[in-house]
Order: sequence, then structure tokens, then C-alpha cells
Amino acid sequence: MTKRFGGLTAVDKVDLSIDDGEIIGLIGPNGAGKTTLFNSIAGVYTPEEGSITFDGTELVGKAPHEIARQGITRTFQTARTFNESTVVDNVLAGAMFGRKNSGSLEEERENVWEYLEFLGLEDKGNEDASSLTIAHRKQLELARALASEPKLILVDEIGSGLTPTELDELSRNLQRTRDEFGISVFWIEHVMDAIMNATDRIIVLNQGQKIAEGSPSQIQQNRQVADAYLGGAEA
Ligand SMILES: Nc1ncnc2c1ncn2[C@@H]1O[C@H](COP(=O)(O)OP(=O)(O)OP(=O)(O)O)[C@@H](O)[C@H]1O
Repeated sequence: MTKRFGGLTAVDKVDLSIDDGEIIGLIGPNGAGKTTLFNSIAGVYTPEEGSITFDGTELVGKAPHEIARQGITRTFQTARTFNESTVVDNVLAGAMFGRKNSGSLEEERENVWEYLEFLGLEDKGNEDASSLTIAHRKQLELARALASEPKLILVDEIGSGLTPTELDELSRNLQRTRDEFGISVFWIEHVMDAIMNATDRIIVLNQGQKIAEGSPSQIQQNRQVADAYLGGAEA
């Protein structure tokens, strides 16, 4: 697909696929087009050219809420939790907008504790989201994403603002999400250690184009990737 902003081609004929249960890293220097690609998948932007299919359904032209109902959800670089609400109500919001919403608030409220437990947040369920640390807020975003029962989660930079130990825990939780729920993860990250350790495959963008794709070790040894980072902004 291709996405332009006026004369700037932010995503330039990028072609990729994600299999069931894969964790795919998306890296590239600042301005490479990573967030624009995510926004195009999520229906925030409409690509000028190309196609995005999910489980055989064309997504281009669908609204973000329709795409969410198909089973694609996302977490944001700066956690977008509802801070005036309790932790459990934040997760409930994910369930109500998700793929298999039963329509019953009470039923969903029971169900969502499962996700809090999965991410070790059950003790905090009745606290306001505003009282959580950054790391816990990011876990909460993941819990809310899981509660929508997605097939694919788009994760936009969970690493920023976390200590290495906190990031390790979140990376492990992304892997557990894949292992236990069979959910695919497409993950933008600037913290290289995390993405190298926790992904099955990495796609590299530079100036809107896909310049490399391969296993973490192949990407680490790729000359073009090293040049892209050295030639442009910091990683
Ligand atoms: N809404 C917009 N309007 C105009 N230009 C935009 C818009 N969004 C992004 N761009 C431009 O598109 C290019 C790709 O930006 P994008 O944010 O997708 O890159 P990125 O790889 O996510 O960068 P970063 O790592 O810094 O978040 C950049 O040149 C950016 O300035």
C-alpha cells in the first residue's frame, strides 16, 4: 500500500503479511512511516493505492470502529487510559467495543477480570487508572486490548518511559498473549534489545519503503539497515 500526505510519500508501496500467532517487529528511523502504516491498517488513514486485507476482507475504506470489530486493536505510545475511571472499567471499555461483545455490561464486567489476572493487575482493579505507574498503565492498555478479543494487536512503542525490567515484563506478556490466546502482534519499537529478543520476524522501513525483512539475527547483520540508522535520525 501507499499513503501520501500532499507531495510526501509516507508509506511507499509497502508489501507485507502477518501470519496467525506471529510477533512481527516494525522498526526504522524517525519519520520512516511506521505510525502511518499502523494508522492505515487501523482505518485512521485511507491509502491512496493498494489494498489491506484481513482474514480475506478488504479493510481500505472501512471506518476504525468497523476494523476494531473485525478483530484488530491497538495500544498507543502514550497509554490512552481513561484516568477518571477504575482499572476494571477501562478494561470493560475494551470488551464493549470488541469483537464478541455479549451486549451485557454485567456479564462483560465478570469476564474482564480474567485479563487483569493474566497481566497481574487484579489487585488494582478497583483503583482509578490515574493512580497506576506508567508501566502498569501500559499493562492496562494491553488488558483493554485483550478484552476486545482481537486476532491482531498493533502495539505502538511500549518501551518508552519504562525501565529495562518493566519492558522485559511487558515483552514477556506480549509473548504470553500470542502463546495463550493465539493473537498476532505487530509491534513498533525503538528499544532494539526488546524487539530483537521477543519477535519472530522484523520488518524495516526507511523513508516510507520496506528495506529489509527477516529474523532478528538477519536484521542485526543487515548492512542496509545499519546504514539507514547511521545515515538518518537516531534509533
Ligand atoms: N498527518 C500527517 N500529515 C502530514 N505528514 C505526515 C502526517 N503524519 C506523518 N507525516 C509525515 O509522514 C512521514 C512518516 O511519519 P510517521 O509518523 O509515519 O513515521 P514514524 O516511522 O512513525 O516515525 P517516528 O519513529 O518518529 O514515530 C514523516 O515525514 C511525517 O512527517
